[in-house]
Amino acid sequence: MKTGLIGNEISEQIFNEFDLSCKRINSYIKSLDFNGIYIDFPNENNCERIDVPSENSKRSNVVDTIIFKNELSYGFNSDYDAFMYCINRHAIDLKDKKVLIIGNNWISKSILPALEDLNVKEIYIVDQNPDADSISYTECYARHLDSQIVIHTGLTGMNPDIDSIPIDIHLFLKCELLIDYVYDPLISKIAQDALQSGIQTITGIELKIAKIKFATEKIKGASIQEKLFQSVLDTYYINQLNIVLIGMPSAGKTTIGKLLETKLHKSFIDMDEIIVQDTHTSIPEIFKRSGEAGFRKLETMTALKLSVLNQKIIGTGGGTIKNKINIDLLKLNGVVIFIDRDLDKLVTYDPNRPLSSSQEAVKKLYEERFPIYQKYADITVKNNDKIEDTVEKIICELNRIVKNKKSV
Ligand SMILES: Nc1ncnc2c1ncn2[C@@H]1O[C@H](COP(=O)(O)OP(=O)(O)OP(=O)(O)O)[C@@H](O)[C@H]1O
Ligand SMILES: O=C(O)C1=C[C@@H](O)[C@@H](O)[C@H](O)C1
Ligand SMILES: [Mg+2]
Repeated sequence: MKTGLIGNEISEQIFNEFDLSCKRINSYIKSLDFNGIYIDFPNENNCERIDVPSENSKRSNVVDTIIFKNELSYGFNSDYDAFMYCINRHAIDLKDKKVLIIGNNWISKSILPALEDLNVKEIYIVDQNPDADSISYTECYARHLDSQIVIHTGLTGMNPDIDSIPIDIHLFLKCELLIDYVYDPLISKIAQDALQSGIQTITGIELKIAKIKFATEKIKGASIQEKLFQSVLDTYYINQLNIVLIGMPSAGKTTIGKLLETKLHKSFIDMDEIIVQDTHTSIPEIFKRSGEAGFRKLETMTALKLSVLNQKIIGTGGGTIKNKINIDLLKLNGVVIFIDRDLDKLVTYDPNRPLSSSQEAVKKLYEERFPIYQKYADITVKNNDKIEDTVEKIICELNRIVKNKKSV
């Protein structure tokens, strides 16, 4: 066979329209010399294609991991295992809880048996297109705002549709736990909202890595211990994470950002520089032509553009914190560090820093902004001594944040 198809019947029909006959690849795959396949986005109801489905994949009718032995295919559901694993490693008790699942798809189907096994009290699935198994958003808002556990399984909120999450978690006043399957961005909008409200949150990247752990175990026939799992999770998280530097004009963001580049193996981007590049206009000129309001719009568009990147150190403008949306965007993939330099050390006049026009102007800005910088900071570091010491403090704090992540 020269051409095979992994996909659905619609693709097959369309390929056939173009006179490219595609054989389903299943039988071909069975004849190849490899142990197994992991399917990231499996079809629902795909068990019947497998010779020997596991009990849990039969219960959900979803297979995402297939191994081949003696001409037979064996199917497993690693979403079930990953869900159970994450619930256990956070020592969460779901017994007698009311659960709301957002999205009727292969993930909801896979975790339903797990929720049954954990003896939850009630389960409702809410979906934009409700069917016999799911309810509408109207019904959800009318009757189920008292759900204690919310599980967001939808593909909504994934990059690039970062703002498309269909519910507001703040309305669920009894919510104790959010389980969010979004893994790109690292902390989705719904996860950010939940964390800000003090709701315990399991994020998608942990569930995703757990799923791959179980698939790998099946395919390799070996066991991956908790220690290795935690180290893969930490390494992935720290590698992908952006470091977002906030602070007053001349606090040291650019200098520190550049020093961090080699230490963290991430490249530095300066938001102001991106604005200048994109508009071919200097910042004082933008202020002159469009005022501060015009500049702030460009700044938010730049925050949106940078929010979906990974592995960057982002130096913000001194006033990026003036619009909360900018910080919400930058926190999707980033940890926010406040570079706190004392007022008497800041530059008080610089024609390239339009808001640093005099000692009084800088003092006024400092007093207005200091509490806002503090409020948005995940980490605050003083930058009054040697700048290299500030860099070391940042690295220590980042390590601490990653170590504590298990309790997110
Ligand atoms: N700890 C420090 N010790 C000595 N000089 C410092 C220290 N921190 C910053 N500086 C100096 O302060 C000046 C401003 O730093 P930098 O340009 O990095 O600030 P910034 O926060 O990026 O400013 P802006 O918001 O205007 O872009 C630079 O000359 C830098 O060398
Ligand atoms: O503090 C501010 O509001 C500003 C700081 C600079 O980085 C530039 O973003 C711009 O000059 C505005
Ligand atoms: Mg700078």
